[in-house]
Amino acid sequence: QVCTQVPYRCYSTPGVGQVQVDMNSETGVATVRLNRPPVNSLNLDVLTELGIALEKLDADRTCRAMVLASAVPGIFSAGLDILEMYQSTPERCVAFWRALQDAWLGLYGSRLVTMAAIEGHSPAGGCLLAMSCDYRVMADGKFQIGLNETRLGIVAPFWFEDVMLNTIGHRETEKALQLGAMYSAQQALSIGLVDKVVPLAEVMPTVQGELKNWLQIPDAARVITKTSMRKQVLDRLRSQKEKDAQFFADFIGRDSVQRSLGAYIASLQKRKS
Ligand SMILES: CCCCCCCC/C=C/C=C/CC(=O)SCCNC(=O)CCNC(=O)[C@H](O)C(C)(C)COP(=O)(O)OP(=O)(O)OC[C@H]1O[C@@H](n2cnc3c(N)ncnc32)[C@H](O)[C@@H]1OP(=O)(O)O
Repeated sequence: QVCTQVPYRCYSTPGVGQVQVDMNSETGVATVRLNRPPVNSLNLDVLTELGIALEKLDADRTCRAMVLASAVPGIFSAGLDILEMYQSTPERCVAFWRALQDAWLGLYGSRLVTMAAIEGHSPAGGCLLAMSCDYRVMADGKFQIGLNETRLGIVAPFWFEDVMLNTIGHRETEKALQLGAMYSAQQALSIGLVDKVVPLAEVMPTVQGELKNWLQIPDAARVITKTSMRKQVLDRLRSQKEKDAQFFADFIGRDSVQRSLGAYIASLQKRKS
């Protein structure tokens, strides 16, 4: 049970918020759990909530680290909500994309130590969130992670690509993005997409153990180093946010892209029958 006793502080109402934040003020570690069953797909509301939660944690001087996780068993996040991109309006698409940009800028640019506890599938936008953390621990077994956009007939935006480049290097990114590759945890470990693979029950304890190492480093020195490593990629988006949002809305509105998304949604539904 979360948030029931001191020193925990909740930023969201348990069982209500789609982004649940439990702040342990004794350790300075916040746990942020995505909570949008069935698959934590990221719609406008969730992305807005996530962006606000990240902003609040960054401003909270008692907070030194954040664990990004899921409240939904078997899923980290299924990525962007495809229904936000299918038969939507240009205005909604722009608002949706701005919320994604802001949440990502908050996460990738966070001063906190950020760790992803990947206890389930993590395609596309889910993989972006995980890659944007400082460290990733993934559950072994049937779960998959990767940027699969091309399989939907869409293209990973330049900043998704930049984050992947910074994580696994040019050659692996080129293959991963063209093929829309999805990796098992062991495959992801072998290319450096995740840092550690452990049995499901050990993901959280492993994250907590790793956090101890990171929190031994003085914050100021670590933050200056992190900022220096990530600034170029962050600035590339910051300098063209509106152009990027407009480009997304135009691209997603194309007939050919809408046909591909429609076919992909149908294939997801067909898998179940
Ligand atoms: C030239 C440069 C141009 C650049 C311009 C920009 C281009 C645009 C960029 C867009 C970038 C997008 C990034 C994304 O994140 S796209 C989303 C990609 N996500 C996926 O492909 C995941 C699809 N889902 C799955 O593979 C599975 O659902 C899985 C996550 C493995 C979980 O499987 P399972 O547990 O078996 O659950 P179900 O498949 O039964 O799903 C349950 C219901 O949820 C619906 N669902 C699943 N994923 C999504 C999603 N991402 N969005 C919305 N809805 C989703 C699924 O259809 C089921 O619905 P229902 O119960 O009604 O049938």
